[in-house]
Amino acid sequence: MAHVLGQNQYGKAENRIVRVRRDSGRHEIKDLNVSVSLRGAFDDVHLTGSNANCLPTDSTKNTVYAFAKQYGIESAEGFAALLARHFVEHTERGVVHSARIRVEEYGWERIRTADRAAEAGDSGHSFVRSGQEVRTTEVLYDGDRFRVVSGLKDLVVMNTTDSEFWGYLKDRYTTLRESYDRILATQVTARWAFDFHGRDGRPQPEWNHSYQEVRRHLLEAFADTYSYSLQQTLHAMGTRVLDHRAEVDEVRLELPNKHHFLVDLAPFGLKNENEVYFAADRMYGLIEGTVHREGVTPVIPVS
Ligand SMILES: O=c1[nH]c(=O)c2[nH]c(=O)[nH]c2[nH]1
Repeated sequence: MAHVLGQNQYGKAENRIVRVRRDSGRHEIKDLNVSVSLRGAFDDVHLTGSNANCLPTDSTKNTVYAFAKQYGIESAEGFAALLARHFVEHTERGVVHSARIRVEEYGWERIRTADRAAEAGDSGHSFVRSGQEVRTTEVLYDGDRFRVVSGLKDLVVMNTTDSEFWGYLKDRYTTLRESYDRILATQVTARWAFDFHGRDGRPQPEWNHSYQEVRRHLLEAFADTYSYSLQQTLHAMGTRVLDHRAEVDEVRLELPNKHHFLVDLAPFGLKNENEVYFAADRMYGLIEGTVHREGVTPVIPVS
């Protein structure tokens, strides 16, 4: 029986790149992990051993670094779009039909020191990695349209009250006690899709501002929602983003329920009044869902 070559893509993954802007004494840095995937006329490469249509992954890596020098990195999304367009439009004989660029971005803040506060307020060239979270984006360009899905991961949040969970289905295996005041903690993975295709003449969104605002709305919704389940909180977070950010069409959230179990202190003659918890790192409930505008077909893949 014949076998068929199915979907395939290739490119250099995880190009780690730090770009320093030294225009003034106040340096700016971007710290990225860029992965390139090319899709196109690569059947012969797989089937016959001919590499005539194969742009080496090494060249794709070099392009990432050269573009960082030539064009700078204003935003993860803008940089990814530039690369995607280049591979599709400028690879010889049009062998690349579409390009997918994934970027992870790691944040840095300036270090403030007492010495430097006297001069400029903070340091022009000393940085500390900020937070734990990672900014993400994925740009897909097919020669006609862009599809941009941005996001974040590893954003860890906790509410120490305003969370209940009760009234659920109970079967013969249910042992969970109903809770009227519990800790709600999660490690947010969020992705959001933009209403931007690059072909109706609209300028690209202000990616960095958009990111900061989406992040803010996710956090504010988490904090402001009196929660009866993590599912309800998920919906509130997605809705809050869509309500405030017109450029976003769809939000997908993956929220592990980082369980905090009250420790039984009775054996020690102590009463635990919601003060001492065991923070379990696994197993965890995993709550996932998409919130999107009516009439919009969701594009963020469910993994
Ligand atoms: O917010 C929650 N949603 C659930 O579906 C669930 N299931 C569970 O055991 N605890 C919780 N908490």
